[in-house]
Amino acid sequence: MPDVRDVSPYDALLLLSFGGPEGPDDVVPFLENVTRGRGIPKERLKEVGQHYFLFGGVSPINDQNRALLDALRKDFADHGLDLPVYWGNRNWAPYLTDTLREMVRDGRRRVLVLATSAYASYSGCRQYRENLADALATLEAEGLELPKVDKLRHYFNHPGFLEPMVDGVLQSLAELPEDVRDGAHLAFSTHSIPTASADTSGPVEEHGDGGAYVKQHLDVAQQIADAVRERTGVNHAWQLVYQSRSGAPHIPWLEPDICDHLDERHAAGAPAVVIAPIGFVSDHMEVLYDLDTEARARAEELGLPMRRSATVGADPRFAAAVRELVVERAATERGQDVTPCALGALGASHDLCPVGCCPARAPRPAAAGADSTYA
Ligand SMILES: CC1=C(CCC(=O)O)c2cc3nc(cc4[nH]c(cc5[nH]c(cc1n2)c(C)c5CCC(=O)O)c(CCC(=O)O)c4C)C(CCC(=O)O)=C3C
Ligand SMILES: [Fe+2]
Repeated sequence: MPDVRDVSPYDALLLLSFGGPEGPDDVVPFLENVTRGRGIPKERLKEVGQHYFLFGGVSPINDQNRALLDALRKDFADHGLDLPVYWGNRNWAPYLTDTLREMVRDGRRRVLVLATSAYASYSGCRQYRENLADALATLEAEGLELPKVDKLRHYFNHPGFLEPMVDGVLQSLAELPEDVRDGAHLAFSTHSIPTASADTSGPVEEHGDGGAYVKQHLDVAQQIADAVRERTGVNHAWQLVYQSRSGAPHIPWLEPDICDHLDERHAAGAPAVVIAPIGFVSDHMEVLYDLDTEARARAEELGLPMRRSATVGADPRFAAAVRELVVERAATERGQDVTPCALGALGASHDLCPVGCCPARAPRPAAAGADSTYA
């Protein structure tokens, strides 16, 4: 067991997130940032803009990240960890490049990155690494001395990520009317991605066969369903489903969609559904709109009792998990023997993304991986 306070060689943690608009004027420029060069139909963009406008142009993601920052700083202070925590985003202020520049100016030399995405995939992992490479390139061009940047491994199967979600599902079940509770179906929901991306997610050995993205989600769903059965004595039927599809209709994305799934479950006689958004670390717009607004409306239309369970957010158990991941990785970097903490069937994910992990359609430089152009 590594020293539980020693974070050397690291001198900073960077919370790296997606970013989101903070008011109506931010929505269109935010969407332009997100979709630059990604070939998303105009119709879809207009529609997604409406989702944001429905909530005053404010994404919940920034406040969620502020709460997570507070939780991390509190947990680190309570446990004697001397590690400053910074925050930067891919698509909105505070921008990653600005934060990284501030970190360099503060003298940070070894940066560990926590991305607010728990699973493998191009969108959830490599794209963040590409943005890190872009930020480093900008700082290099400004003549700054570059820090070494590492990224924490995928944490989907860490107990501090799973346990809050188990509690969330139990809570949602408890809120359902008693006569439909035991028959409730569990719909574990995550972001749909193109099947071509899903098939090449994770290390090359895992490509094909659905890839790491689907496998990791199935592992999480299974573990939550098992834990719920242990706690309630009821074996709830469950399925992994998808939401928030974008892209052109002729390109295959992971299915079934959550709303089609509600139709199908209703037709099959399910008396109630709990939707557990396991693909999201906190309440993103996808949770507020696609689940709490759209899927809820569908369930109401069907007369199907439905609850949406909580995301992990700033749960203190998640903050503690991040501390454990940091301490573990620091010990590994110091050359110590570490047994990484992970539950479920898949084991702990790799620390360093190997070459060919979650490839992009068009190859671009990516930091914090075996194929990184930065030391
Ligand atoms: C796997 C995945 C995650 C989870 C991992 C992670 O968290 O990173 C995620 C997160 C998020 N996605 C977000 C927002 C958007 N994603 C879009 C588009 C896309 N997402 C994709 C995938 C994912 N996305 C994909 C394959 C596309 C198609 C375009 C492309 O190939 O890149 C678009 C464009 C419009 C649309 O078509 O929806 C928007 C506005 C927000 C912010 C929400 C908020 O404001 O709270 C968050 C957290
Ligand atoms: Fe997205």
